[in-house]
Amino acid sequence: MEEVRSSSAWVASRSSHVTIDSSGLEKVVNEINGSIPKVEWNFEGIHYFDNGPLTVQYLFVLDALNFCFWPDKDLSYDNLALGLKEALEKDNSVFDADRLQMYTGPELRELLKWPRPLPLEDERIRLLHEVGLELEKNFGGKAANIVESCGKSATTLVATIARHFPGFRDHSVYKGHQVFLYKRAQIFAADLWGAFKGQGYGEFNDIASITIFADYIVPAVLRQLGVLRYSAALASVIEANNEIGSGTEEEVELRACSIYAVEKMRDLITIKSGKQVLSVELDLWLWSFGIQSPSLQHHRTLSIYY
Ligand SMILES: Nc1nc2c(c(CN[C@H]3C=C[C@H](O)[C@@H]3O)cn2[C@@H]2O[C@H](COP(=O)(O)O)[C@@H](O)[C@H]2O)c(=O)[nH]1
Repeated sequence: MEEVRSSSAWVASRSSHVTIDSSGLEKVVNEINGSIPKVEWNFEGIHYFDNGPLTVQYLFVLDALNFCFWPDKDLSYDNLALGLKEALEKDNSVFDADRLQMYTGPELRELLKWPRPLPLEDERIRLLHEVGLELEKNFGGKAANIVESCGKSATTLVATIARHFPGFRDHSVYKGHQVFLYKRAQIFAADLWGAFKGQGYGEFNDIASITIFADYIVPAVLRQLGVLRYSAALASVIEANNEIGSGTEEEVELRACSIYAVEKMRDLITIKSGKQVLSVELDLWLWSFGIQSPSLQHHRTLSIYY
């Protein structure tokens, strides 16, 4: 994930709407004091798990749809994870590649027991079809075969997914430069690692290469912790709940500076404590903290990537 790291650093060194406060960052690192508060993957108890390939299929479908919940104030990631879990428990063929290619909006809603159209529902359906078709064409219908083809490398997994599934190509152009963020592809690798506890389908020799997953929760948490600072103009857009366009400088800075700030935190933790920590662990701690703070105001961008 060198390109995620280096392109985020490039943005952070030129950003104006979002800046990293190094003393705020150092303060957080001092408070952590070498040990990140431990958060269990699936601390919410909402994910399907059977220790086999069907779990991989479930996680891939989940992460294909893991974006943009905020336009419906009652909808959250939990509704998606739990809804897909219950659908799979009722019928273990719901995520077969041929069926993924057939879903309609109302059918997806019914699967999730969601009473009204989902945000970006047409895009969600298009992405489900894309996943089904490409799985069928190149991976024998099984997401587990993608993972098996990657030789226990999370980096290879992210690159393979980005190559085969256009919907996962989470990138932007900032001041003329291509910036790679790969939120959903990276979170899929992290979800496998978390669910399978680093074994079997979750064994990756390079899990340390994954960065955080630049969504709309982590930047807001980093700001609350005093690690990120926003310009007055950006702060007022977010406080007024106004939308920020996808691909704008503001949006790219929010995401890329979050990645870069957490990489800096990670380096500083190692320097101060001698301990190696993973961005995945930092992410889960920051994210779980964020979703448990209902007053946290986050930026609003209509996006299929996060
Ligand atoms: N950085 C980061 N972002 C994450 C997740 C997860 C879920 N990960 C699961 C894996 C293990 C745990 O047990 C979690 O259950 C979702 N999101 C993002 O949050 C937003 C949803 O917010 P809200 O609308 O409030 O539900 C949306 O952009 C979604 O894509 C994460 O882990 N890290």
